[in-house]
Amino acid sequence: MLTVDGLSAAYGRVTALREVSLAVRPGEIVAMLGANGAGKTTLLNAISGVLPLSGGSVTFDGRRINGLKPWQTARLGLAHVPEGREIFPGMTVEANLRVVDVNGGGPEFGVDRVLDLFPRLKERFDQLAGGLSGGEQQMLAIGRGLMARPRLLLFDEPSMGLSPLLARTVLGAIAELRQSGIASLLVEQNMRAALKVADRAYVLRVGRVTREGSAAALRDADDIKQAYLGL
Ligand SMILES: Nc1ncnc2c1ncn2[C@@H]1O[C@H](COP(=O)(O)OP(=O)(O)OP(=O)(O)O)[C@@H](O)[C@H]1O
Repeated sequence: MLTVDGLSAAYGRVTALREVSLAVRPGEIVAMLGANGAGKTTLLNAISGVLPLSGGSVTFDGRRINGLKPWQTARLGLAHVPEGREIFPGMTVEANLRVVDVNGGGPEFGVDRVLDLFPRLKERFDQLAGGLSGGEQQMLAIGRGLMARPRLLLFDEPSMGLSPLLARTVLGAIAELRQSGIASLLVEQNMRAALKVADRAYVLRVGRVTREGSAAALRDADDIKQAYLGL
């Protein structure tokens, strides 16, 4: 459903991504793994239209989407849950969810379903989003993404800054979404956690894809274990 082909992106004269290619098939969770500064955020921004490409193409359901703006890709069913979470701190949890007025054509995701997925948000429903803990804000950001009825979700480091328990809750919720037929591209520094929920994964190193395979194969690969999993 998503095909990225030879994508390059730059900040001025500094190239951040070099000819990155990847695919996400319907209903799949694909992880893009890489250290700090590898280019993961840049990749998601280039796919969702936040950042222009300097080369290559992005195709979503057979349609070329590079050059479209983020609000246009959202309408096509591509929701981006950014690293900074970008919730509205001065609005309640409820208002943050209800303000979303996009239909990406994916499964219907009303407020009730978001609260079923993240019961913690039910307890905070009338509170200002700015007062939520980091984990709760992450849940809210994901909930907002879901309200746009996406068919593909782009997650930027959803486990970042969370306790191991909350990180498991959030990644577990992402795994649950697969059952609704929603595909995910999951950018993570936390390889161990990401490889538990992903079907397939790629490794990004200094702007290039250096490895790809099934999550199970990457988990068992000696080079990955040594370089990234600390085994
Ligand atoms: N606005 C910017 N201007 C210039 N260079 C940038 C900018 N944003 C990112 N970069 C550079 O592009 C490269 C990729 O950054 P990016 O944020 O995509 O990496 P990342 O893998 O998401 O890392 P992190 O985990 O720290 O978010 C880095 O070398 C970074 O310094």
